[in-house]
Amino acid sequence: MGNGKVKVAMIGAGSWGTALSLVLADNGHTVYLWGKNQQTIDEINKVHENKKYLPNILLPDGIHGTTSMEEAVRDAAYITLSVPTKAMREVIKQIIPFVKSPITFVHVSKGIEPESLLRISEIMEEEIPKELIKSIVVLSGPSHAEEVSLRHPTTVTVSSKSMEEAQKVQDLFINSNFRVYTNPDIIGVEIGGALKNIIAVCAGITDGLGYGDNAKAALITRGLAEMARLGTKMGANPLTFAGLTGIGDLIVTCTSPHSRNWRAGNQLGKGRQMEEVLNDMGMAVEGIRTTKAAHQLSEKYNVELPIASALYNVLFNGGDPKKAVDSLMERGKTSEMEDLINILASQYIE
Ligand SMILES: NC(=O)C1=CN([C@@H]2O[C@H](COP(=O)(O)OP(=O)(O)OC[C@H]3O[C@@H](n4cnc5c(N)ncnc54)[C@H](O)[C@@H]3O)[C@@H](O)[C@H]2O)C=CC1
Ligand SMILES: O=C(CO)COP(=O)(O)O
Repeated sequence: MGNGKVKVAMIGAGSWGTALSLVLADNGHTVYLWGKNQQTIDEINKVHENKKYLPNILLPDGIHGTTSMEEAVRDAAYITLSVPTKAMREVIKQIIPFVKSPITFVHVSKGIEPESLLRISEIMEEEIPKELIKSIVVLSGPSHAEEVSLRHPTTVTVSSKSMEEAQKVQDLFINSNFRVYTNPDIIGVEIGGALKNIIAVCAGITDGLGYGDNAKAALITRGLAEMARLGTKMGANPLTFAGLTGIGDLIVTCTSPHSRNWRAGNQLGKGRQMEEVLNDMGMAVEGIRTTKAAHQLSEKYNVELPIASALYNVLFNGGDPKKAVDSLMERGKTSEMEDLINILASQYIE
């Protein structure tokens, strides 16, 4: 291919995999976009559109849809995973037979697995044989696929245990519409991206209840404290939560009707049942499973997560959304400054 242009396998032809393929193709790379749905792949190849997941966006010629994992992965310089967290293990198992030498795997998904309580890069380390991993890089940040595909200004962050590989992935994706930063704190980057979805569901609920801006600002601010409280216990740098993958992604997800997490919450706040809402959505709503994981993590690390706990009660114990908000407002008094100082200090205690 030459000129630094490479073949990239994008595994997952949903909205995010398709939008990121567009970014890579704009940068001159050749993208093999793998999906399991033949109709979606045919549409990508014949009319250059992903009608189900990213309608009305003309996809560049550099994107080739395929349902063949072998074709996608063969001779690729990078393998990027863009499937929901719950599909990660199953999809990696389909990739491995076609990987012949060590390669850098990138993931762009946002979740924590319930029960194992693993971050996505940890799931990848479990599922991919060590000898096939050159490195694992995560790309995360405030980036709705709908706006990325319109080439609107967007900023994201890449992180990895190998900053050299993170910088190569930065170079792969960066362009004048899509600015990519690096951050060495992979724990914080992955945890921020996963936990913000919980708060976004809650923001949708308060909007659905008609509570407006004060409630949303409260959720964003105290949600961030909650994310950082748990994240630092899990080994994250508290400063990461002040960056794109923390407050940045929290803002974009809590305030935008593009967000599937916000939209799902909004319907719950309007009184609809979860099953029905998720069926209608037909797209990944990562915050639901991540709420279960957060509930388990709060017990494991003995960390108080009032907002996530209130949502857990609504989602999994049939709790009433309005009563959940009341219960948060009626909690015992606490000091904001003490909480923030404890978060900053927690990485130095233990
Ligand atoms: N949509 C967005 O704007 C952004 C999404 N993300 C993250 O990217 C990840 C993927 O999300 P989206 O693309 O938005 O989801 P989506 O719901 O639009 O698409 C999911 C894709 O994964 C495929 N898939 C699901 N289960 C599968 C399985 N078992 N085997 C093979 N393929 C399977 C679906 O067929 C679909 O193509 C999520 O973790 C999400 O949080 C991150 C940033 C932005
Ligand atoms: O992560 C996202 C934006 O950064 C997309 O959020 P949703 O999954 O809620 O649509």
